Amino acid sequence: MADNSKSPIIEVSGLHRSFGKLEAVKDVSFTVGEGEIFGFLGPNGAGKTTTINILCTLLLPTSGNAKVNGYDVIMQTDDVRRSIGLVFQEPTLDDYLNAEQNLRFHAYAYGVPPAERETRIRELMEMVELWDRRKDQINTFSGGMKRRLEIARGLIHQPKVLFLDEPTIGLDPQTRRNIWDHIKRLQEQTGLTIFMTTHYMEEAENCDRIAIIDYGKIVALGTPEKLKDSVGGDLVTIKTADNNAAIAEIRQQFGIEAGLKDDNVVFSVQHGEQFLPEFVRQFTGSLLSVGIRRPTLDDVFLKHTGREIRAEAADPLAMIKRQRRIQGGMH
Ligand SMILES: Nc1ncnc2c1ncn2[C@@H]1O[C@H](COP(=O)(O)OP(=O)(O)OP(=O)(O)O)[C@@H](O)[C@H]1O
Repeated sequence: MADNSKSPIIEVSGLHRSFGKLEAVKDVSFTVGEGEIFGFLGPNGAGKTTTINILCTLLLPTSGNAKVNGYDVIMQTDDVRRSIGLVFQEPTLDDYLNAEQNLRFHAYAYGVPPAERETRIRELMEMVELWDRRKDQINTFSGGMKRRLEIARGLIHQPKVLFLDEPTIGLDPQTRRNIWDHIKRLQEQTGLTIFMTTHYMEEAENCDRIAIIDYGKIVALGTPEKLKDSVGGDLVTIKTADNNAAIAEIRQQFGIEAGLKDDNVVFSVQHGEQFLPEFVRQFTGSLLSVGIRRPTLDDVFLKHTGREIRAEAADPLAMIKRQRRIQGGMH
């Protein structure tokens, strides 16, 4: 967890970035405390990669400013780069080198002192459980192993902040959980600050705090628990013979505004487990089914944007567009 007594390790204020007429990032401001896992959550095209690229000095903002580890991302790029590790969405390992050589190459590039180089390579490879595979060529590695090695590589120069752009994209659920175990352990053992982007709601739950971003703007920011609490209690879903009559009765009897979703009546209440038995006793209409659940981050996204993130995350057109941009390189 973040140590609030220290000044933030990432400070972003009024950040804008346009590509021609398109405003990819609009007036984004936030801070990240040292040791935090901070997540940027949003659908494809929301502006997550653009923000991360600005913070990593790979892209200039159109306006606004940002500091990482106290250094300005426009004026002090070398200092920022020395302070950060970066794991991109797409693998950037050298397929023809073995695992250990990939790390060693990076250590040379970052000027890691020779006396420390081999110890660090071993420690990091042990941490991501790849020491036994150190002599194997990368093209024999699974997607999850490559991602773990990239995380180790991003840490070889002992950065203060590790940036992970969609660290588990394209991996199966079990491998995703495994990557998360490593990220959590890393935070616990080293106190490293981690800034990550994701469009997976269930992954964002692992972050200490998240910013939900949509169309370039932060629409909500807080701990996953606080954000879910802000939805307004537990979500009750009922099916009745006459939904409109049910909505009217719920308003009159309980003072609750219910709505219709997929032919169900839905409403939120505090302490749903206490409310529900009382509701079933008093309700005069005919109930066909009753369900209750705690809000999820999907509900938070829905509340703030009026849309669901899942459908968009899986939008094939958005995926194709993103792929084209990656292939086209960065500007
Ligand atoms: N180099 C570029 N040139 C033109 N438009 C761009 C460029 N990079 C990003 N964009 C546009 O800016 C918007 C934000 O893109 P960005 O990659 O930051 O989103 P994202 O949230 O990271 O989504 P994804 O995970 O799909 O990359 C999108 O509409 C995208 O098409």
